[in-house]
Amino acid sequence: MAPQFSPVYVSKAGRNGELIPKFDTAVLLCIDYDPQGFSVKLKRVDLPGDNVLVEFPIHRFSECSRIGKDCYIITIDGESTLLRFKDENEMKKFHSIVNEVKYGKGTSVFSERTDDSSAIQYFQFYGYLSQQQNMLQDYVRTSTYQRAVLTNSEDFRDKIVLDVGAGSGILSFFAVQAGARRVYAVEASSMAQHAETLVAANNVHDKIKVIAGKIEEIELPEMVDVIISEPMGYMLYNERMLETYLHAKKWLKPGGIMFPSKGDLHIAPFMDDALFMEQTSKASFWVQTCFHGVDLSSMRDAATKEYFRQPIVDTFDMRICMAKSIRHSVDFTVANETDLHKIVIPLEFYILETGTVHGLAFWFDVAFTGSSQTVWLSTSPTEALTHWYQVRCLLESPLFAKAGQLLTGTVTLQANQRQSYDVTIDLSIEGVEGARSVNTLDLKNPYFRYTGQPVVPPPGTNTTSPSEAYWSQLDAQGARQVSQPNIHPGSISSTGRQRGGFCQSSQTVPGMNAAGVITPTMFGPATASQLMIASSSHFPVNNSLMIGDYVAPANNVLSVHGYRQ
Ligand SMILES: C[S@@+](CC[C@H](N)C(=O)[O-])C[C@H]1O[C@@H](n2cnc3c(N)ncnc32)[C@H](O)[C@@H]1O
Repeated sequence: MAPQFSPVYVSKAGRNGELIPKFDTAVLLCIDYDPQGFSVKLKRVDLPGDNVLVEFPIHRFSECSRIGKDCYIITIDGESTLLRFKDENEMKKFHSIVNEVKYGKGTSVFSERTDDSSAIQYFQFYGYLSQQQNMLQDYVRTSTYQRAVLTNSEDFRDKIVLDVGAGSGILSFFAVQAGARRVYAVEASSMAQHAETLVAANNVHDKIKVIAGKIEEIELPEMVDVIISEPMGYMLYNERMLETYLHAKKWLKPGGIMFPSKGDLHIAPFMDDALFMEQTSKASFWVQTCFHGVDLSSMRDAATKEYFRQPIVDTFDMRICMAKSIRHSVDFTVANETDLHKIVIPLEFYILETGTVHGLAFWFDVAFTGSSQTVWLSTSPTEALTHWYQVRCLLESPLFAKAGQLLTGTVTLQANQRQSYDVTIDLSIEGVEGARSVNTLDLKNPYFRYTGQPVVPPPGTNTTSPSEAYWSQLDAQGARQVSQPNIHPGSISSTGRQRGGFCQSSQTVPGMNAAGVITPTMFGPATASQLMIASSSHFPVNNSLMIGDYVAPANNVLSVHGYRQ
């Protein structure tokens, strides 16, 4: 039976691309299949029978494309027709019929939600042994998975297991070590072939069946007792693989187990002047009015926006957090993949320390709830570092907050077709008029800032003299004979710099408006090079520990792109 659609609005494109309504009302869209594809018939809604207003064919080489949320454009002999559907679902239904004709394949939940170019790049990335190695070598990650499986071996013994996105097949091997009867290792990238080789070389081909393909498109011969996967991206949600993990539940027997079983995203406001200055200083390149004779200054705002759209991936000292983190949990046993299309997280932080809120810090934990034990894998800044690091989203205009105030707002994660999210942070200081700051960031394009250097505690955390503590420690070790305490009242620090500190005053501080909103332009006339020096003194650069795929030097700091580093 041909699919049914609600009436559609039809326009044709004029010579300059302007849209001209073709009919004065919405019309019926009917589909008639033919050997080459199908034909679209547009009919009047109010007349019965075969009153066809327009008819055009769609075949393999038709020029057509979806536009926005609910439109579709078809160009035949240079004339373009735009169909506006009732909603996104109806447009997608039409799109999948067209795709079937054009590409000879049915569409899947995965292809519906993913741009082809994104999927190609994504599976190419995971097709490299070096990228699988990078994950395997994350000792905290791999060992925690193995421990979670082996300490709950009764959940695996004689069971049928599905490994979602098996990669090298490592989790399938763990399931077999725990006594699984059979494991279906599903992998969409070319890594499936290597997994097959590893399975054969380890003599477990009677237990592990590698299936090449996407979870959303493959068939399994039976239902499974356990689903295991490692679908977490930066900030938990990047890559949108959690949706694939939840989609796989269509193969799970009632009462079956999900490993991991739940995920907690932690969010906390943070203060980090050095990071803020560093991002601001990068954009300061564009203030130049005579760069090789060209005035660049009209680009300054656009450049600032671009830098502040990048989430920062690195690690930090937990003491930069100005309030206890808020936890947003997803129970993988009950959540539906569509729950992750738009995630709105309400925020309410009780500020513990007066200072500047430069943005929100994110990290996540997942729990493996087994019959014997619950095992946690944590990416918290207080725990051993993993290849997920932590993620920070900056505000372009920071907020000044005092201890005891409430910082409220939301984080909205809006899924996009690039297997990632647009992240909007919207923060306000309760009770302070105008103290609101909003920023939208592109999680697909993070700035990888980790250098391998030890984490520096935030300034102002020493409550005793570190210099004295250092010498006392040496004294205690007997390394030095002391007759006089080394105190020289009135001396200045050897760097000659004044110590920064928190502004405890209730009055407005320089660089901040009355509402407590701080803007980059309020930093006064510091030049790009001054800002660069300021930031680089806090942030060691060009560290040789940084490795990754696409490496591009940016403003004296290495920047790396990728799904996982
Ligand atoms: C983070 S890696 C984990 C690999 C392996 N499970 C491990 O723990 O080392 C995720 C893997 O899932 C695969 N993948 C992602 N989406 C998939 C999908 N929709 N269907 C099948 N495999 C997928 C990727 O190609 C990648 O190899």
